[in-house]
Amino acid sequence: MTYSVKEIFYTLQGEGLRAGRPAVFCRFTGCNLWTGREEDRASAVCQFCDTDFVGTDGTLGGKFHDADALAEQIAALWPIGHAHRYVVLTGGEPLLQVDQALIAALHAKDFEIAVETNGTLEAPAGIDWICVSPKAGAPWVQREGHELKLVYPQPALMPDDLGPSRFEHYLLQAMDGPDRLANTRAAIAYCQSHPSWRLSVQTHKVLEIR
Ligand SMILES: C[S@@+](CC[C@H](N)C(=O)[O-])C[C@H]1O[C@@H](n2cnc3c(N)ncnc32)[C@H](O)[C@@H]1O
Ligand SMILES: Nc1nc2[nH]cc(C(=O)O)c2c(=O)[nH]1
Ligand code: SF4
Ligand SMILES: [Mg+2]
Repeated sequence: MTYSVKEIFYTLQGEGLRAGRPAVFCRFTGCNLWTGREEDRASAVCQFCDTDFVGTDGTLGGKFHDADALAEQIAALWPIGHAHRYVVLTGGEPLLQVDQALIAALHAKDFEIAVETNGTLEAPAGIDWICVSPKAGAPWVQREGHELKLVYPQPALMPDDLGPSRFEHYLLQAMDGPDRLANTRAAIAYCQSHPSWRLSVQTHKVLEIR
C-alpha cells in the first residue's frame, strides 16, 4: 500500500488528555468530510477545519511506497537513545490510509501509536490511543476509544445529543475561528455544569509550536 502524507514533524501533542507529550505527528493527505479546497468549504460536511491536508508538499511529506519506509521516516525524528516513542497519526482523515501493515511497522520500531479520527471509519485493531472527534452531519461509527474530543459548539451535535458511546475520557474543545473566545467561554461553562466533561485547550496555538 502506498501512503500519501502531507507532513511529518516532531512536536508536543497540543490537544486532549495527553497535551504536552512529545510526539511525532504524521499528517495524512485527504479527508472524507471536506476536499480541503476553500471553494468547497461552505458545501462540506465538516466546515470548520483548521488544517491544510491537501497534497504531499509539507515537511517530509510525500508518497511512501510501503509501511516500513513510512515507519523509518517517522522513527528518524525521534531523539537518538530515548525511549517513550510516540506517534500521532492525523490528517486529514488518517483512517482512510492507516492499516495493519503500518501499525505493525510502527510497533516494530517501539512506537506507541495514537490516532486523531473523525469517527466515520472503524479503527483497525492495535492502535494504542484512539481520539475520536465526531462531526455533525457525518456518520459516527467508531464509538469507543480512549478520548472523545468534541469540537464545541456544533449546534447539530451537542454533548447531550451524542447517544451511546464508551470512552475513558470526554473532552470539549472550543471551535477555533472568529468566535474562539466566546466558544471557549461556553465550553468552560458546559464543563463546569457537567463535570464528567473536561476542557481540551489547543495549547500548540498558544505556544506557537506546530
Ligand atoms: C484536523 S483534525 C484531523 C483528524 C480527523 N480528521 C478529525 O477530525 O478528528 C484534528 C483535530 O482538530 C480538530 N479541529 C479541526 N478544526 C478545528 C477548529 N476549527 N477548532 C477546534 N478544533 C478543530 C478536529 O476536531 C480534530 O480533533
Ligand atoms: N501540536 C499539535 N497537536 C495536535 N493535536 C492534534 C493535531 C492535529 O492537527 O491533528 C495537532 C497539531 O497539528 N499540532
Ligand atoms: S474531519 Fe477532520 S480533517 Fe476532515 S475536515 Fe473535519 S476537522 Fe478537518
Ligand atoms: Mg491541528
